[in-house]
Formats: sequence, structure tokens, C-alpha cells
Amino acid sequence: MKRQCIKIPKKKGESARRVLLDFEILDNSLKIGSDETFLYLPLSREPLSHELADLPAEAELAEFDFEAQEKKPTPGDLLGFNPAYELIGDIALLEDQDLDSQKASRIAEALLLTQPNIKTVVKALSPVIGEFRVREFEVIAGEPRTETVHREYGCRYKVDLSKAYFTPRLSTERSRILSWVKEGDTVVDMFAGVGPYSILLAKSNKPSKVVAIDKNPDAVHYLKENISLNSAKNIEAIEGDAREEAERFAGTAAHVIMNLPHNAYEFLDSAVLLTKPAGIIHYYGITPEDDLFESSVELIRKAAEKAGRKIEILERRVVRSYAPHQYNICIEARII
Ligand SMILES: C[S@@+](CC[C@H](N)C(=O)[O-])C[C@H]1O[C@@H](n2cnc3c(N)ncnc32)[C@H](O)[C@@H]1O
Repeated sequence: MKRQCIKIPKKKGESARRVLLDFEILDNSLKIGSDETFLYLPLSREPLSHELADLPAEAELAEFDFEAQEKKPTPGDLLGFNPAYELIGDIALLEDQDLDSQKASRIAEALLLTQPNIKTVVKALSPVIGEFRVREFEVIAGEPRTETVHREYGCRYKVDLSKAYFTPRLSTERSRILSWVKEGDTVVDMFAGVGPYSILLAKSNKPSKVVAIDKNPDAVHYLKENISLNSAKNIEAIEGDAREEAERFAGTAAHVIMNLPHNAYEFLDSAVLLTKPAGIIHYYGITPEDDLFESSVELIRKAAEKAGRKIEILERRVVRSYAPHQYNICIEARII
């Protein structure tokens, strides 16, 4: 099957393969291709510019007709059904809190047997709750821990899932926000968690400064560790309440990221305060299907009007389905 790939002279093939593995963009379901001079390394997605920059200079994007790898047994082959799980670093998370312990153990065993990248299987004991948006877990099998390192777009995020929020499900969303940011912009990430938006943005070298705020001391502990793990520059990690910190950075932000979907509306005054003229708020919400955007747009408009400003809605989109008839949405609003 024809696929996009990295074409590289054979003598540089191994170093290119390692870079692609590191960024998790080598498609392992396909056999690496070759001819007399070149290797063809299949890609699982379009590489970002900083990922391409890390490849040997001789690397180029190309197309190649690949053969599929021989099929290894899957968890579904052992179980007779495909188990639902989320992979965060080397931890597989079974999200169904109603899963009985016998079935959970069978799934865990099948995952550990067939997926060498999984070292621990945990089951969620609660939904994401509280001000810090964390959940409780039970380790079902494997190494007894809830800390892991997750790789995303060439960045590494260390996180203890029982202490700070993290989900890989927003990875596409994070790269979408990256596409909004321009050279020299100041970005304020009001609810930064362990840093997946802030660090990706800082690593792109586009913003002149990223201010990453979180109230959860554990999240900020990992945020700081992740800043050094990724050698991210021009980023300031702040443990504090976004509302209070907004005073300090008033009028500076070209972009304000509000990734606290259940409560972001309570912080709109602060987000407006943060924006410089024509700055953009990236507002996340959880909304019902019969009012996906209208009420949220009104809340943004009211917060802007209170500050004597106007809004222009640039984009609105459904990020993902959240619960029956409820959606995680994002609105991009320019504050004029
Ligand atoms: C849904 S999580 C998002 C984290 C991160 N943006 C991500 O994508 O992984 C929301 C974060 O907001 C933080 N938070 C909640 N209230 C806050 C406040 N008043 N000020 C700053 N951070 C807050 C929580 O601790 C949590 O880490």
C-alpha cells in the first residue's frame, strides 16, 4: 500500500529510524522499504516542522509502496472481544468503572501479554472530579504505579495520573491551537496542568513567551519537570489561581487558552483582562447538543462588554463527544 514516508540514504537510515521512533511516528504495521541506495521509513502521520528538523539533513518526504508486517496476536485474539482502553505512556487505563474485577484482570493479562509497550494496567475508580480534575485508580496488573511518561508530537510529559490531569485525547486539539499561534505572540495557558499545550507551543519556538498557570501543586511540580525534560524555552510555570495571576499579565496575551471545560465560563472576566487588543480566547466548554455554542458565545460577549470590548467569533467546533447528548466544544473569540 502507498504511504507517505521518509526517504533516507541507507547509511543514515538507523539514525532517522530512531528519531521517528522517538516521535512515535514510525508506522510499525508496515515493513521498512528499501532499494539499492535508500531506506523508506513509513509514517503514521504527517511530521511537524520541529520533528522534520531533528532528522538527518539528507531525509526527505516521499511516497513508497509498502508491504504489511506479519500480524502479531492482539488482545482481541486472546479475549474474543476488543477491550476499550486508553494508553497513557506505558499505562493502559480501563475507563469503565463498572467493569467487574474478573473481567478487568482478564483484560489486563491479555494487554500485558500482547502489548510489550504496556507495563501497568489501571482501572478508574471515579470519574474526573474536583477542582484539580483528577480521578482515583486501582492498579490491576503489572508494575504498581500510576506515574508514567507520555510522548506526544515529539514532547515528553511525565505525570502521575492519580495526582494531576492528563489525557492523550486532546492531542489533535493541541496541534490545532499551535496552528493559531504566530511568531512573537505571548500565550497564557490559564489551566496548564502538566503542560501539554504550553510545552508544545514553547517548543515550536513561535511564541515569545508562554505563561503556564495551574492551581494544583502536583500538576505544577510535573509541569516544571516537563519543561526541563523537553528543554522548553520562554515558558514560565506558575502555581496559582488563574484569576489572581490574570491581574499580573493583564493586556499581554495574543492567545488565552481556557482548557477547563466545566468551569471556564467562571473565568471569562480574567481571560478578557489578559487579552491584548485583538487577542484571541480559546474557550472550552461542555455543552448540550441543542445549545452547542449560542449560550457560550453570549457569556463571552457579556464578559467582553463588561470590560468595554467587543467580540468577533473566528471559529467554533466540536472537539469530541463527552457524554450522551453532551459535547466538549471550543470557541475561538477575538476580543477587540
Ligand atoms: C481539564 S485540566 C487541563 C489541563 C491541561 N490543559 C491539559 O490539557 O492536560 C484543568 C486544569 O485546571 C486546573 N485548575 C482548576 N482551577 C484552577 C484555577 N482556579 N486556576 C488555575 N488552575 C486551575 C486544574 O488543576 C487542572 O490541572
